[in-house]
Amino acid sequence: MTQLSAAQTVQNSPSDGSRTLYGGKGTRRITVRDIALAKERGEKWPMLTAYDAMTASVFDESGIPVLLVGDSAGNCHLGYESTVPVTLDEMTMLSAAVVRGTQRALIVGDLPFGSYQEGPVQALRSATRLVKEAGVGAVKLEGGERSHEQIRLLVESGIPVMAHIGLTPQSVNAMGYRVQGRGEEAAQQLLRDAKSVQDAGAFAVVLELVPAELAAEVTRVLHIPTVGIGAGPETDAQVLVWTDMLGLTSGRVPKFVKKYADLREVMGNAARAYAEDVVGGTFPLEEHSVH
Ligand SMILES: Nc1nc(=O)c2c([nH]1)NC[C@@H]1CN(c3ccc(C(=O)N[C@@H](CCC(=O)O)C(=O)O)cc3)CN21
Ligand SMILES: CC(C)C(=O)C(=O)O
Ligand SMILES: [Mg+2]
Repeated sequence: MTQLSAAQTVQNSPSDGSRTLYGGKGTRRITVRDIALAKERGEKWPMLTAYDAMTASVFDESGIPVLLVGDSAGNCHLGYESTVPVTLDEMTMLSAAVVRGTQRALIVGDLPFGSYQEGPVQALRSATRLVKEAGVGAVKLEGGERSHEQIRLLVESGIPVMAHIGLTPQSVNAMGYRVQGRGEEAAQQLLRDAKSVQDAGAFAVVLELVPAELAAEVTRVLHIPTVGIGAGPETDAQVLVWTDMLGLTSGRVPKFVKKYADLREVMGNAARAYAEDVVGGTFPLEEHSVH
């Protein structure tokens, strides 16, 4: 399928036992250690969301090294207005499906609103469900300094944590969907949040909807990888919501999205063609029939 260049083939077997995240060989699950080593090599990597086994298998076979079972499933997959109503039961069910559909990608399960805000013990109880019942390799939660103790207990307990700062959509009722970190004071707060999650032991941090210059500075200052969404080109990794980048999301998509296909058009055309065949009697034909 994919033709690897000589340089990539060499990169595939670095002497430290790590491997190229994208374009690497083998089906061993990517680990958080592989991700730490990618930053040392200066390798950028892609992340996508996934909410079901079928979609996840397509991205896994395409070599996407990290898949996020995002609570964006709320608005993208389950028909809610936002991520706020999503429950831990729902995230556990969707995460288990994504794990079943994949062999190589590291699966990160999003902790939904209300499943970790009470404190570290609640966070550990919730994260443990995603690890034991769904089989995720890591969890993600929102918040910088305010989530420091939660991250610390999870990491001490052996659960890798991806942090998420900047725009934190679970707080939409308090902050709206606005750019974060604009102005000196807000920029300093974002830097404090970034250092706080790193100190707590997070293996990576999502920077959502922050000015590109600030995201670049955070990326230089931290030793853990930054994963940008609407955060410019200089973060170590990028993440997009899969239904946005493939043109399936109905209605408005954020301006930081690049649309790589128009599946809404493709699927709509196919559904209409099928309907016309049925109504017009041109499906099924003899070749689709049994006798
Ligand atoms: N479909 C989808 N895509 C996402 O990227 C996404 C979700 N859903 N749900 C969870 C969060 C919420 N996110 C959002 C939601 C709205 C904006 C938004 O309206 N942004 C404005 C910019 C606002 C400003 O300039 O302050 C935009 O036009 O992009 C951005 C990110 C990102 N995540
Ligand atoms: C946008 C990403 C980072 C996310 O948290 C989600 O998809 O839920
Ligand atoms: Mg999320």
